[in-house]
Amino acid sequence: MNSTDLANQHCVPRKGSEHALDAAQVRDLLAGLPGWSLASEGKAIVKDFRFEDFHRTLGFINAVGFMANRQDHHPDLEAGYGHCQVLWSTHDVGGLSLNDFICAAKVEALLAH
Ligand SMILES: C[C@H](O)[C@H](O)[C@H]1CNC2=NC(N)=NC(=O)C2=N1
Repeated sequence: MNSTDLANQHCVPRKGSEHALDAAQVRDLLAGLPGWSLASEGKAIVKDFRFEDFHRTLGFINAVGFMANRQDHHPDLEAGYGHCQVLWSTHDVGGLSLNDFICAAKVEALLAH
């Protein structure tokens, strides 16, 4: 599934390890999301986004937060003056679910020109 198809999906509640993606599914989904990589022993995906200044960084954080609340799926964020690291993992699954990839693609869509 490419990034646009992913971004057009909506998160649904996924609870329980039966919703965890296997390694091959993760590899295929990651291939469509440039700059994203595995973290936390394969239980999360992460990307660090760079911005010119704090205002732009904060604008990005607010946009990601708004989207995350709409999807009821929430990232770990770590930010500084000109960057924000976004990490997705599904706590209710104990690893990666499709929700993490949908939200990663939605973050990319936020930044598309
Ligand atoms: C009830 C609600 O849907 C759940 O608690 C959601 C909220 N946001 C979430 N966000 C993330 N990243 N993982 C979850 O398992 C999760 N669960």
